[in-house]
Formats: sequence, structure tokens, C-alpha cells
Amino acid sequence: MAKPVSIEVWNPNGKYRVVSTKPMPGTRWINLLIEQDCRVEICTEKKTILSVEDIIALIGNKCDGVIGQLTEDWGEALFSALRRAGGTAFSNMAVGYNNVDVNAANKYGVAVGNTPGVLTETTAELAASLSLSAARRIVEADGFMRAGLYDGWLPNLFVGNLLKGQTVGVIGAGRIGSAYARMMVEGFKMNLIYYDLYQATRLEKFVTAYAEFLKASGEKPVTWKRAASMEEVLREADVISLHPVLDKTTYHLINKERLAIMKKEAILVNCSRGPVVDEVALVEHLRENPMFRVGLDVFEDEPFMKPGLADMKNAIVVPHIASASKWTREGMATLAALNVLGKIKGYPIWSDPNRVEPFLNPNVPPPAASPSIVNSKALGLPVSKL
Ligand SMILES: NC(=O)c1ccc[n+]([C@@H]2O[C@H](COP(=O)([O-])OP(=O)(O)OC[C@H]3O[C@@H](n4cnc5c(N)ncnc54)[C@H](O)[C@@H]3O)[C@@H](O)[C@H]2O)c1
Ligand SMILES: O=C(O)[C@H](O)CO
Repeated sequence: MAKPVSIEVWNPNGKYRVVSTKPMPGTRWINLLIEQDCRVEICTEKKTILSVEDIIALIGNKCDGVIGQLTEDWGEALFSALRRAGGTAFSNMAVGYNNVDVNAANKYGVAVGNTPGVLTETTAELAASLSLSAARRIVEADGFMRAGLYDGWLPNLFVGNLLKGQTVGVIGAGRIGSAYARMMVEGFKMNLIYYDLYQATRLEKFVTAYAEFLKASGEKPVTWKRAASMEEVLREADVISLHPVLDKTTYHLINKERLAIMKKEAILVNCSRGPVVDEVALVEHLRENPMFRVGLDVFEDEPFMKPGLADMKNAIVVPHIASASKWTREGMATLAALNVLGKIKGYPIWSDPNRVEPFLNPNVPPPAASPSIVNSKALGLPVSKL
């Protein structure tokens, strides 16, 4: 029997019981649930990552829906427990849902929500920050200053890479990959090469139009290319940023062999999921190629790093904070709550999960729909006409 977990309760007399496995930023998400007759229970347990047993204890005997986190293992055990408690709604407070076994959710008739769109620019901005920090060796230089080692300007001190005119490579040019590509192309006049299973038409149009603008202003135009293979991107790009989903096709997408074909002075950024990179191979590559640099927001065995990574001066490591802006995190909480609420109330599914702005305006009530349910087709849920 698992130990009872500590909770904070809002609107104790609400008809529907909704559990959040973590406190989340802002209060709009709580108010939206309360206004629609939900009793909201928030787990306040100090431990960062809840176990399956902890969450089963939280679900209890009666639970209509759960808002969970990407650190939790949502599979057979949790979906069956939720269904036994009468629940049919779950939402990750994340766009990525590789921690969720969607087949198990389908088996128990539980809708699975995620939070696309609201974190696109915030995540792309962190990827851009890591690209710049790695190119200009910001973290190393900061450490040098703080250690009292600076004794005057020198021609060779912390010389890094100029981005202008270099090639940025994007693997996975979906929402975030495309936003990052635009930042790097427009902000630093980089040429673009990308690889994705699908054509990124809007991105291509943007770069074409920007190239024409530069040409008309008498500047060298930027170029773009959709690569036929990922290897083409790895060989040609100076900065490579990874933005695919994590699934069987992208596990260890970057391995020893693929690292070996990258330029010796290339920069690799990962703000997708840790297992997209073989981290042991990466540490070895960083050790053997001191001019190769990485910026990592995610790790293969989070919260841990593979041995040796923390000692590498050519690696910048941050703790999975790519979506961590106040507006975005409050918006993610809102979308996750509305996913769960929508299913409980029998609302339809929003027709375009790439266009979630109507749910994010705090001054107007949100549409009566679930913003993004990834298994809506499998469950035969109706789509909103809005
Ligand atoms: N570090 C963070 O905090 C953070 C924040 C947000 C998202 N993410 C991660 O980023 C991922 C992408 O988010 P998004 O909103 O841009 O999703 P998205 O679905 O818009 O984009 C993913 C892209 O990956 C492409 N893709 C899939 N398999 C591929 C393969 N084998 N090779 C190349 N491309 C492939 C898809 O075609 C798609 O265009 C999420 O799934 C999540 O794991 C991380
Ligand atoms: O998938 C996601 O949304 C992130 O990893 C957290 O923002």
C-alpha cells in the first residue's frame, strides 16, 4: 500500500474531481476548472518525480481526470486505475508525450491531451540561446571571469564562431524547428538546410521571401535546402538543432557514426528529448574534438547526465527549461486543464491544435472545446466546428 500523498484542495464541493500531479504556474487553470464545477486537487508532495504508486494513490476511487507531467510513466497501470476510478481524461502538461502509452489510453477509453503551440517560440528561443552561447563560448567565459582569471584583453581570448553566413541545420522542422530556423535565418543571416519527413512549406516560403528582401536591399541573400537525408544536414551545417518528436525512428538519431560526419567545429543543440542523442557517444566525441560544442536542454537519463558530460568545457547544460517562460508555462497549464475539462464536459476537440490562441486570452472565456487531444480519432471524439 503506497503512502498517502499530500494535496491542496480547491472548491471541495465541486461535482467533478480533477487531480494535478504537480502545482502548476498561475491560477487561471484552477479558476477555469472551478467555474465548471470541478473540485481541484493538487499534489504538493516534495518529491520531484512521482512514482506510478504515488499517482495511483492520488487517483483514488473516484477521479474524473488527471493533469500529469512528462516525468511520469503513463501506461497500462495508470490508465487502468484512472478508468476504474471513473476517469476518461488525462493531459500531459507538455507538447511531447513520449511518456504516455497512447495504446493503453485507447484501451481504457481515456483521452490524452498535450499542449502544442504555446511553447513554440519559447522553446525555439532557448535553442537559439544555446546556439549563441555555444558559438561565443559564453558559459566558459563567464566561469573565467568569476574565477578571477581575467587580467586584460587578449587577441586570442575565447575566440568563437561567427554565425552570419554560416549554415544552420534543423532536424525536425515542425512547429519548434521551423520557429528556430526563422530566428537563426532572420536574426543572423544564416543559410538553412533542414531534414524532416514532411516538407516545411511555410518555412521555405519565409526564407525565400527573406532572401528576396536581402537581395533588394543590396545584401547577400540567404539560401535554403530541404535535405534528402539527415546525413546531408550533418555534413553541411555549422550549427545543428534537433527538434523531432521522440519515437522509435528518432531514438539515438545522433550516434557515434553520425557525430563522426559532422564538421569538427560544428555546434549541436538538443531541445527535443534526451534519447534522440546517444549521450555516451556524445561525451566521447566532445572529449576527442575540443572545438566541437554542444548546448543541451535534455538528457538521456534525466535528471542524470552520462558520466563525463559535466566535466566537458565544450558542453553547455541546462535542466530542461526550454519552455520555461511565465507566459508559456501558465498557458501550458491552461491548455492541459482545458483538455481535461473538455473531455469531462463532453465538448468537441478543437479543429486545429496549431492555433490555440483563443484558449490563451485571459480576458475572454475559452472556447467550449478541448484544445489538443492526440488520440481523438482513435476514440472517435467529435471535432469542433469553430
Ligand atoms: N526541451 C523542452 O522543454 C521541449 C519543449 C517543447 C517541445 N519539446 C520537444 O520537441 C518536440 C517537437 O515539438 P513540436 O511542437 O515542434 O512538434 P511538431 O510535431 O510540430 O514537430 C516535430 C517534427 O518532427 C518531425 N519528425 C518526426 N520524425 C522524424 C524523423 N525520424 N526525422 C526527422 N523529423 C522527424 C515531424 O515530421 C515534425 O515535423 C516535442 O515532441 C517535444 O519532445 C521539448
Ligand atoms: O514537451 C514539452 O512540452 C517539454 O519538454 C516541456 O515543455
